[in-house]
Amino acid sequence: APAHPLWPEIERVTLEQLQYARLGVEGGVWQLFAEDGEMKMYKREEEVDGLAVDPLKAVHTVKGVTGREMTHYFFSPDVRFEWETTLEQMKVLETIADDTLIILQIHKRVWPASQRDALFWSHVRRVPNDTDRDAQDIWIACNHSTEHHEAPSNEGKMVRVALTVCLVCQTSIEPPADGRPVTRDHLTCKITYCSVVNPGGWVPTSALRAVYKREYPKFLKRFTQYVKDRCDKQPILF
Ligand SMILES: CC(C)(C)c1cc(CCc2ccccn2)cc(-c2ccc(S(=O)(=O)CCO)cc2)c1
Repeated sequence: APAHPLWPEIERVTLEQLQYARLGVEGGVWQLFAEDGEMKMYKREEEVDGLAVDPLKAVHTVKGVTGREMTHYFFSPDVRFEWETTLEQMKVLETIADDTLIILQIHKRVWPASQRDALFWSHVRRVPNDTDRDAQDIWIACNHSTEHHEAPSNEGKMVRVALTVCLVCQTSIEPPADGRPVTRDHLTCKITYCSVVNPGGWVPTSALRAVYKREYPKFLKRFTQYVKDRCDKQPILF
């Protein structure tokens, strides 16, 4: 593993997020707040210092792509502006490895909140499937807030959100009966997207919850459709 001071934290948080995502939405603590076809979005209403920091968990099933492809496009900074509509600026501050970056994102201002930025490490990895031998490996992309000397402290201009986000994908292949080659029609990708975002400065709780309700379903639908379109007619990346 690369010798970088953040590496132990990256390893720990990524594996913790994998377990958290795999817990599913049992236990009755998760409230279903949005549904669209295969996509189901759940939240828990929690406040930290009077700020709504509602953990979010979304599950979705997408045909025709693999978990490697889904997490690759989520991780890749080069394509982020193509699906992340709330972005104004983005800078890769450090490339720790080809699967690990430190990114500064400045988001568009969303009324009535003040403008926000996010500084986080971003990591993507394949996790061998230790339970089910003939299943595909699991892929996880994880974003977690961090510090960095190159990130401006904003001197009160901008509010910094604190986030932990993961996208966990499990691919399954329905092999064609007659031994013909596997095509995208035989692929199904089961996605779990988890996010906990502390909005930083104060935002009216009702306004923030309205933003969650509006933005998150839009984001996941747009992102997964983007990946399907990108992968269509391309060779499959397992
Ligand atoms: C709404 C709230 C949850 C507080 C929120 C506010 C803002 C700051 C900008 C913003 C957006 C929308 C509304 C208000 N402010 C950003 C984010 C956010 C950032 C990053 C990611 S990601 O999954 O890492 C994909 C890469 O961008 C997801 C969500 C969330």
